[in-house]
Amino acid sequence: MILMDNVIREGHPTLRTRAKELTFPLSPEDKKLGQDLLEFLINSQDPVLSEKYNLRSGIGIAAPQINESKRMFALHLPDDNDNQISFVAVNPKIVSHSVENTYLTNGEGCLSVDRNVAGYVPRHARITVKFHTLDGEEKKMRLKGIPAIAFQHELDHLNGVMFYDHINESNPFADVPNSQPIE
Ligand SMILES: Cc1nc(NNC(=O)[C@H](CC2CCCC2)CN(O)CO)c(F)c(N2CCN3CCOC[C@@H]3C2)n1
Ligand code: NI
Repeated sequence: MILMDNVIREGHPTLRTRAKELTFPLSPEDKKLGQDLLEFLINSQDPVLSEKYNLRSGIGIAAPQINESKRMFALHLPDDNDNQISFVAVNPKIVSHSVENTYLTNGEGCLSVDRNVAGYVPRHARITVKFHTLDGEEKKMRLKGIPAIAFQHELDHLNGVMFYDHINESNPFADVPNSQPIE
């Protein structure tokens, strides 16, 4: 199982590296990698297991964060209608996005960042995404709200981008144009 000791922290070069596309069929190792990423999120959201294994709670985690520079991440969170979103995305892409932006009013954090970095992180409010499942099936879905933000945060990790790269340096809480904030 993935533990916090397996999570690399800012300063590690892999976090600033563009991760490589995967080819199908996935090797057994890469399939297990995806399953391990999703298992980490589920464990991290379990009060007993997160306490027992000292896990920071997560709704997303990307393979580069455990030093696997591959285009794969997992999301596990309730959506706006309290339906559970839970998947592993392989070779994910944003195929289109809204003009409107959004941001979390409390800012963002990251399992690979052991400090608070304050400020609004502008994100697309709604995105249409494509990815493959671990079994090689192509999926296309529309996301909004926190799931949309999380997808963009994880996709950034595959491109060597950290959330604070998006924060306005001169005024971290500057108004985000054309945006609906999320409390
Ligand atoms: C918003 C939030 N971020 C949590 N952590 N940070 C993360 O997931 C980082 C990724 C998120 C940062 C902003 C968007 C994506 C990890 N990142 O570094 C991966 O690249 C949470 F844990 C959390 N929730 C709310 C939902 N709750 C359901 C029940 O279980 C507890 C859980 C807690 N919400
Ligand atoms: Ni992160």
